[in-house]
Amino acid sequence: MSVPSDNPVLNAVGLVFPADGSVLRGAHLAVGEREAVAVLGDAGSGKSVLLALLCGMLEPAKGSLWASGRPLHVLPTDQRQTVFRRRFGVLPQDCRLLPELTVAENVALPLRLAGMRSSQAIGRSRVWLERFEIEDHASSSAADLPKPILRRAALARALVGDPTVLLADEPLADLSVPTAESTARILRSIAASHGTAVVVFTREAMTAAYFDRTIKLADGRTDTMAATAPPAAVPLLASSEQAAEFGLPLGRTR
Ligand SMILES: Nc1ncnc2c1ncn2[C@@H]1O[C@H](COP(=O)(O)OP(=O)(O)OP(=O)(O)O)[C@@H](O)[C@H]1O
Repeated sequence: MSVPSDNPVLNAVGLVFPADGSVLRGAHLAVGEREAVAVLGDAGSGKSVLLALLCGMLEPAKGSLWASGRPLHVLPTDQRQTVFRRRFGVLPQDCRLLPELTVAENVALPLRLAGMRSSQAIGRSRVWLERFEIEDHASSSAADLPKPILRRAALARALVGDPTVLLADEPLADLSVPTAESTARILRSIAASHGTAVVVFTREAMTAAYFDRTIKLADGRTDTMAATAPPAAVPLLASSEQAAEFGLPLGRTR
């Protein structure tokens, strides 16, 4: 069982899926504000299923799910889906973008769907593209993007709505070592600066090692490994424009 956070932003207790427990037979996960954790499991261990249960794409046969102390499992489906839509950002493994839109338009899409006007949504989208160091691709067509750009654009899209929880399936796959390191640093800084709980799902121990704590998934259950060394000081927002955009101070470190 994962080490429970004192005040978990996301708390999953005893998740079973499907009813016979053949994929998950008791998954627990508690992630606190400002934490960036990794769920580490072999191929086929159930990471994508766990991610789907945590963001409401699948329903558990048993278990409960809490967000900031609020029991989501007792809410009617429509209310629960509203919470997921407003408070959760998801990076799916396939990272698909809409090929008929530009990269910036794709990243802005969650804001447009929430009713924000185009210029403001694109402005916010560009801030996130800068954050992930792919602003040069803002006006490119999203069709046929190289995988490393696609993955970071999909991360920007998952974060543009300022979610309380980010669930990211293999966010560092296909990235070179320096880009993986900088992307991991950005994800940790987002946890620290925005209070977003970051949960990364990976089969790579090297990827898990970038984050604060590793939760091992095997045999349908979760278990916590020794906490990884705390990451070095993480610079937060790169510019005063970015800080102003989010109403945050500059230069704080974890
Ligand atoms: N909706 C579903 N209903 C029932 N079983 C499922 C469902 N989705 C996936 N599975 C099964 O759950 C098991 C775990 O799959 P999952 O994709 O979660 O593994 P994973 O750990 O994400 O693997 P990988 O690292 O290869 O992505 C597989 O046997 C898969 O067939």
